[in-house]
Amino acid sequence: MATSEACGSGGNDEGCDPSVKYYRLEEVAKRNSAEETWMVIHGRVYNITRFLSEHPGGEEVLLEQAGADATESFEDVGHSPDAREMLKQYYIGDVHPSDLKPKKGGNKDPSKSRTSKSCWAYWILPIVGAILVGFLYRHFTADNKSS
Ligand code: HEM
Repeated sequence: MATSEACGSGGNDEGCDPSVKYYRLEEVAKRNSAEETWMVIHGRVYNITRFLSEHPGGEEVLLEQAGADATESFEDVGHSPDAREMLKQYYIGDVHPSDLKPKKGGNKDPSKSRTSKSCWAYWILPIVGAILVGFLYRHFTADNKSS
């Protein structure tokens, strides 16, 4: 019965809105029949059970996407602004941020900065080395001149 979750329970409070219900993708996936049809579009969860028979594009296409993320199919059709407006009446909540995270590429940034750090190391080491060699060279040539 408990289908929605508090956002914080996923261990990630980032972008959480206490007034929004969050659903895990596994919960959405269970609603994949004509008796109960949920789908995700742009990270939002819609209960479209009562819309199935009203859909101008037919019931079949909706059932094919039932319980899944239908963002791509929805966009591929090029739905009108009216169709987008209709979505609001079936909105029941958002996908839990923990389920969205890998898609957003949240893990990419740290690895990016790690890569750029190692780039710096590649730059700095040869420069410091060259400066040291220069000093040593001057030191030895100065010694030779004085003796
Ligand atoms: C709950 C989400 C959806 C709503 C509210 C919705 C609404 C509509 C509406 C109002 C139309 C009439 C044309 C327009 O105004 O754009 C339409 C057509 C159509 N929809 Fe959806 N739709 C939804 C999801 C989907 C999905 C997931 C598919 C995936 C395949 C789909 C496929 C189609 C097709 C094939 C047409 C017919 C287009 C045509 O004949 O030109 N729809 N839909």
